[in-house]
Order: sequence, then C-alpha cells, then structure tokens
Amino acid sequence: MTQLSTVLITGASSGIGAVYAERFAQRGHDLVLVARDGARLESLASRLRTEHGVAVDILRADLTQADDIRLVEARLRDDASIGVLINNAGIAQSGSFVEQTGDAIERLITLNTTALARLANAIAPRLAQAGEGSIVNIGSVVGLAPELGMTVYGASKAFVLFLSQGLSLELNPKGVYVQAVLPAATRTEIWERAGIDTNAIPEMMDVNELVDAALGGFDKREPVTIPPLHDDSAWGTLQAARQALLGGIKQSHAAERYRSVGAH
Ligand SMILES: NC(=O)C1=CN([C@@H]2O[C@H](COP(=O)(O)OP(=O)(O)OC[C@H]3O[C@@H](n4cnc5c(N)ncnc54)[C@H](OP(=O)(O)O)[C@@H]3O)[C@@H](O)[C@H]2O)C=CC1
Ligand SMILES: N[C@@H](C=O)C(=O)O
Repeated sequence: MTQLSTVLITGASSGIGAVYAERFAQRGHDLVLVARDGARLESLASRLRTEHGVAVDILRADLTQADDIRLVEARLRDDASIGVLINNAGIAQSGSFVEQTGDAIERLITLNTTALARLANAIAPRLAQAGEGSIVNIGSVVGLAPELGMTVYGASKAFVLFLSQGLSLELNPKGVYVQAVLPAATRTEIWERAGIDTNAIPEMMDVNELVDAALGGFDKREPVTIPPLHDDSAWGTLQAARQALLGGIKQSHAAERYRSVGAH
C-alpha cells in the first residue's frame, strides 16, 4: 500500500462527507465516494477530478439495504488500494421516542450502526494484515448526552464511540489507526432531512471548520477527536472516572446495599 492510499467515504454526497472528499482530494488521494444520490456524487467527483487531478469512483448504495451494504463491503475487502475508510453516512430523527415509528428507528440504527460496523469489519482484516491504514468513524457529542433528548440517535452515536474505542485497542497494535470524531451541531443538511428546526439551536459550527479540525486530530493520530471541546482535559477526566468505576467492580458478590433484598 502506498502512503497515498485511496480513501472510501460514505455519505459523500453532502455535508461532512463531501468536505472530507474535498480535503483528501486536495491532499492528492484517489477516492471512492458512496451515497444514494448518484447525480450529486458524479458532479462532486467530476469537479474533484478536474481541480485536483485525482481518480474518483462513485459507488451508489443505500446503506440501509443489505445488498447495497454487501456491495460496499466487497469493494473494501477486495480493493487493496483502499487504505482509509471514512465511515460517515448517518441520519438523525426528529421527535421523542414515543412519537417515532419502529420502521424509522430501525432505518436509523441500520445506517448509523449496522452499516458502519459491517464496513469497518470488511476492511479491518486486510488493513491488519497490511499493518497500516485508517478507519474514521463519525459519532456525535449527542452520544455522550442522553439529556439532549435525541435518544435513539444518541444511542447510535454512543455505539459508534464504544466501537471505535474498542477497535482502536484491538487494531492499533496491528498498525491500524482508528479515530472516533464527535462533532456537535454543524451546519449541514442533516437537520432539514430529519425535520429538525435549527432556529432553536443557539450555535452551530461551519462544516469546513469541523472537518479541518477532525483532520487535525487524524494527523495527530488521536483515538477520539472532539472539535468543539475546548478544554481537552475534560475528556481525560471522563476516561479516568470510567477507569475508577471499573476498578470498583467486584464481581464475586453483590454490593452491600443490595444484599438484604432476598431476605424478605
Ligand atoms: N451536522 C451535524 O450537526 C452533525 C453530524 N454528525 C454526523 O455526521 C455524519 C454526516 O452527516 P452530515 O454531513 O451532517 O449530514 P448530511 O445530511 O449532509 O449528509 C449525510 C450523508 O449521508 C448520506 N446518506 C443518508 N442516508 C443514506 C443511506 N441510506 N445510504 C447511504 N448514504 C446515506 C447522504 O447521501 P444521500 O442522501 O445521497 O444518500 C449524505 O451524503 C452523520 O453520521 C451525522 O450523524 C454528527 C454530529 C453533528
Ligand atoms: N446531527 C446532529 C443531530 O441531529 C448532532 O449529532 O448533533
């Protein structure tokens, strides 16, 4: 694998994915762009080919559909030029849990978690074998905050963070870099697509600023990059608290406060 490997980006037809495509093309990487909207992908691809002289393939796929996921998995497994996966495609949802339908919840979970995990799983063995390459998973600060009221979306993004941290521990020793990126509210189409009114959101980041910051974390090989977190010691504090809690887990007996329960 050369240093300038091909980058496969899901959800590249708009927003964060489209800016990643632009930035990697600027860096001279060939690209494979994945999304449903073939016309938008082709127009972005044609501009990037002209402006940056890179090769850009498009792969039309609906990543909520098993056959389409398999198509992208096959490309990730078989195309040895692909050394970077940007697992970015995702959707949000408006309304509270009781207002959401089972079908809409399943669609969100399939795209935000199942497809993302399957695509990482398709490329990881080959990258581990090669001893190099990167997997970037786009999470969200919403995955840290059940208080924000986006319960299913947040749960899907908590999955992305956990998966990324676990994969980083498994794959980093094999030479594969895994990054979780946790944006906060960023100006893209995701809000309108989900029917969420952005007027209620006091501050939003520009999408170019977000991706440039995420790439700063990528270049530094950070396992977790949170562009809107200004005091990064807070992340260290959270991880230390988690480790301390784990240190307090003693599995041979229930905690004292629960022991009298069975006596009644
Ligand atoms: N914007 C924000 O405030 C934040 C966004 N994020 C995350 O960033 C990621 C990108 O979102 P963002 O750029 O904001 O939103 P956009 O809506 O602009 O982009 C989403 C991308 O995902 C693609 N996509 C949607 N559904 C499918 C599908 N079924 N199959 C394949 N591709 C699909 C869309 O393309 P197409 O319609 O052509 O298929 C589009 O390219 C998401 O994972 C999101 O959760 C995280 C935190 C904050
Ligand atoms: N995209 C947002 C939710 O809709 C977020 O993750 O902040």
